[in-house]
Amino acid sequence: MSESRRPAKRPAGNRRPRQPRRPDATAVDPARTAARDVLRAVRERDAYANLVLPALLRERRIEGRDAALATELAYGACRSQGLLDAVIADGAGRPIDEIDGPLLDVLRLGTYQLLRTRVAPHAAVATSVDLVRAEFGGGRAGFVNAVLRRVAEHDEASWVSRLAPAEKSDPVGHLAFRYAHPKWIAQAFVDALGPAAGELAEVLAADDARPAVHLVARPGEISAEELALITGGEAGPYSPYAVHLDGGDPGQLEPVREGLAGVQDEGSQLVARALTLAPLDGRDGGRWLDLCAGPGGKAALLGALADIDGARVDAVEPAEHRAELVRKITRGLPVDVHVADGREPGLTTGYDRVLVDAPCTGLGALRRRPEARWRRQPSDVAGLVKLQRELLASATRLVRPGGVIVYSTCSPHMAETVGVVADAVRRFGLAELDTRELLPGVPGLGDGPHAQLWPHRHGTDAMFLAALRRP
Ligand SMILES: C[S@@+](CC[C@H](N)C(=O)[O-])C[C@H]1O[C@@H](n2cnc3c(N)ncnc32)[C@H](O)[C@@H]1O
Repeated sequence: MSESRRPAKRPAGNRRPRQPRRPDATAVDPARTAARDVLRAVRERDAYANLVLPALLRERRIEGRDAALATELAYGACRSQGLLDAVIADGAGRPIDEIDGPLLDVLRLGTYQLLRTRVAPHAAVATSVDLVRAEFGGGRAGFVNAVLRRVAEHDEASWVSRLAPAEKSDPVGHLAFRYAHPKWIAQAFVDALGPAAGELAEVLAADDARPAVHLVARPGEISAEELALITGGEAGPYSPYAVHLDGGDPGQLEPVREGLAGVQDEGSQLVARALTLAPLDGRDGGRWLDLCAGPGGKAALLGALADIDGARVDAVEPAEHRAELVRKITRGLPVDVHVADGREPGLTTGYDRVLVDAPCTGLGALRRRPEARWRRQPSDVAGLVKLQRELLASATRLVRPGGVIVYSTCSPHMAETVGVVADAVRRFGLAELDTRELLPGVPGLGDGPHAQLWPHRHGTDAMFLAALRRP
C-alpha cells in the first residue's frame, strides 16, 4: 500500500488530526478586516461607507482605538481611491480592472496605509498579506506582497510627481490627482470659484479633512449657548442655532435624544434661516413650503421657526421612507408632510415662502461621503439640472406674487446653481434678491447676488443659495 493510500491513524484520545490553519484575520486584526469589508461593500454593492461602517463596528463590537483605525482606513481609502488605483496599477504593471476585486480592496487598504498614514511600512504590507492569506491562501498573498513592496519604494509625493499630469500644462489635472479627486470635479470647483480659482488646493484639501459635527439647537426648545454648555461644544460662527463638536457620537447626547437639538451642517441651517429672513412684498400670510423635504433637516428648522412666527409649513417628499423621516423629525411642529412629486404636488398655490432644496450631485458635501467623488459621473449632471429646473418652475407656480423662493443645492457646480437660476429668471421674470444679505455676518460669499458657501472658507458644506422674488 502506498503511503498516500494508507488509512490515517487517529491520534490518541480520538482527536481529529490537526490541519494547518490559515490565520483568522478577523481575530488577528479586527480593524483592518472591518475596513476591508467596507471597501468590499462599496465596490460590490454600491454601499455607502458611512452607513456600512458604523453598523459593522456595532455588530462586531469594535470600539476604541480599533474603531478609530477602521474608520480612518475605510474612509481614507474610499476618498483617495483614484490616487491609490493609479499607484497600484503602476506597481502591479497592469490595469486596475485586471486585478480581482477582493485583492484590489486589500491593495487599496495597504497602499493607503503606505502613502497616507504613519503605519510602519512592514506592518502595512504584512497585515495586508495576512488578510489575503486568511481568505485565499498563499499564491494570491504573494501577488499582494509583491505589489505593495513596489508601492512602498516611494512616498506619496514621489508617486505624485511620477504619475500626475504635469503641473505646468495641466494645473487642474495635477491638483486633482494630488488631492485624489476626479478632474471633472476639480474643474467644477475652479469654475465656481471664478476669480478665486487659486483656492482650488484648499477646497480639495477641505474635502479630505474630518468635518466637525454640527448640531442645530432647535429654536424655542434650547439656545445654542445652552446646548454648547451641555455638550461641551462651541457655538458656530454664523448660524445662531449652531454648535460645533470635535467628534463623538452625537446620537448619544441627551439634547439630541430628547429632540431639543439635531445634527445639521451649519450651512444647511443658514439656508433654512435665509428663507425666513427674505423680504416679501406684502405681509407674510404664514404659508411656507419645503418642496424637497426629505430627510427633513431644513423642514425641522423651518417648522421650529414657523411655530414661533405663527406660520405653517407644507413639506413635500416623493420617497415614502424619506417622508417618514420628515414626519419623525418634525413631530409636534406645525409641519404637514405630503408624499408627492414636487413638480406636481397637487397643493393650493399662494405660498409666501418656498424652499427648493433640490436633489443634486452633492459635490459640495464630499467630505461627508467618502466614496461619492468616485461614484458620481459628469453624465449625472444633465438629468439633475432638468429636474432642478422643473422643480424651480413648479415653485414659481406655487409662490404668490411678491412671495420668495430660495433655491439651494449642496453642490457648487455652475450648471446646477447659477445655470438653473438664470434659466428661471429668464423664463419667469423672477427678481434675484441679494442673497448675501440673508446671511448676515457671513463673509466671503462671492460677488452676488447669489451666495456660495465653501468648506475651506466657512467650515460648512459648499451650499449654494439664491433668493428669488415672484413679481
Ligand atoms: C437635497 S435633498 C433635501 C434635503 C432636505 N431639504 C433636508 O434638509 O433634509 C433632496 C430631496 O429631494 C427629493 N426629491 C427627489 N426628487 C424629487 C421630486 N421630484 N420632488 C420633490 N423632491 C424630490 C429627494 O428624495 C431628497 O430627499
